Amino acid sequence: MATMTTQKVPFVFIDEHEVERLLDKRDLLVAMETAFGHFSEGPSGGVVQPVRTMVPVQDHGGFLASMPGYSQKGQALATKLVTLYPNNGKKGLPTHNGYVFVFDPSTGIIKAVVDAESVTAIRTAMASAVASKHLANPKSKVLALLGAGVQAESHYDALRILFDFEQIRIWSRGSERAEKLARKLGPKAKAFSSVQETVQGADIICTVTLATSPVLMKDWVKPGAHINAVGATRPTWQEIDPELMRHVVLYADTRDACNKESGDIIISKAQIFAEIGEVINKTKPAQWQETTLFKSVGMALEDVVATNLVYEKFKLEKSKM
Ligand SMILES: NC(=O)C1=CN([C@@H]2O[C@H](COP(=O)(O)OP(=O)(O)OC[C@H]3O[C@@H](n4cnc5c(N)ncnc54)[C@H](O)[C@@H]3O)[C@@H](O)[C@H]2O)C=CC1
Ligand SMILES: O=C(O)C1=NCCCC1
Repeated sequence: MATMTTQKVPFVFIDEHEVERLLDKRDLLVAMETAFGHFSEGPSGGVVQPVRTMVPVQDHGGFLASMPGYSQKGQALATKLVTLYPNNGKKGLPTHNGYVFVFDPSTGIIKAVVDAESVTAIRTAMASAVASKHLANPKSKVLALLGAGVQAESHYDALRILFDFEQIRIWSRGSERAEKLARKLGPKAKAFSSVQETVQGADIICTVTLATSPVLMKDWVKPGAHINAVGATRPTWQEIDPELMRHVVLYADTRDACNKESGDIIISKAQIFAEIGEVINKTKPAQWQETTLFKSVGMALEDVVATNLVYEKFKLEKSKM
């Protein structure tokens, strides 16, 4: 065996509480906006992110996703392994589980293993916040959340950084969960029993469900509203009425992944107008006065950016000890 000249430093483990403490949401908003711009720049942006591999675990109704990504400009390299088991909800277990493995891009040596549940919750909502910043009316007052799970709460937390909401309306398939979340979010939040009532007149609508058929219908949406469509990340799953998909100005996190994975896009045959990164780069307009929809299926780059911030903050704190 060849002799090593230097000792390999052991990686650190960062759990969900540490992620929540270390990850500054405003820093993440800025870093993610920059990264989306780099992604949509093409090769000069220095982002390497293949469309993820999804392994179906058919007999248990689950999926294992492998999501590697590299940002040359951000000098950040990571890969997330995450499972999606929709039936876990009924067993009282989290529906998304996994870890992000963070590497030193200059040596390829692993630096950290970071809880993926918390990272996924925060970074997905922040991606929707970046989209809403560009595509929603800046004076948006009414937020509608369809779904009352992890992403519903993190979307409220992220969007409230940018918007001064007067009402937060929540619908969930079992009304108990919506009522519980409404109590947690405070006096401006209210649970509703029908989707139509929840979204009527809403300025920003987030679909954050595990639905596999449409829950949000075209005629219920106010003209000029902005929709963040976050669930339905498999080619046969839908959350959005196909007529609504064809009616909106459609933006995506990534064209390639959405055209491969989003049932809402594949089934409706709706055409993506722009990636959110193209709006940030000003190569495509933000048509925020129209009814807009941001389709996100999730990008490895979001995990790369978020875990890089977490690790840098962790290192800074350690250096001061
Ligand atoms: N685009 C992205 O980057 C990401 C998307 N997701 C997706 O976002 C969605 C929400 O995720 P979480 O909040 O973490 O899940 P969760 O399990 O915490 O909450 C799911 C919510 O959907 C509701 N629901 C379950 N089955 C339903 C059905 N058939 N119809 C209507 N509602 C139903 C549940 O009652 C609950 O309110 C999921 O589809 C998830 O896969 C999750 C992570 C990243
Ligand atoms: O981007 C992610 O992370 C996920 N997207 C779809 C569902 C599994 C997690």
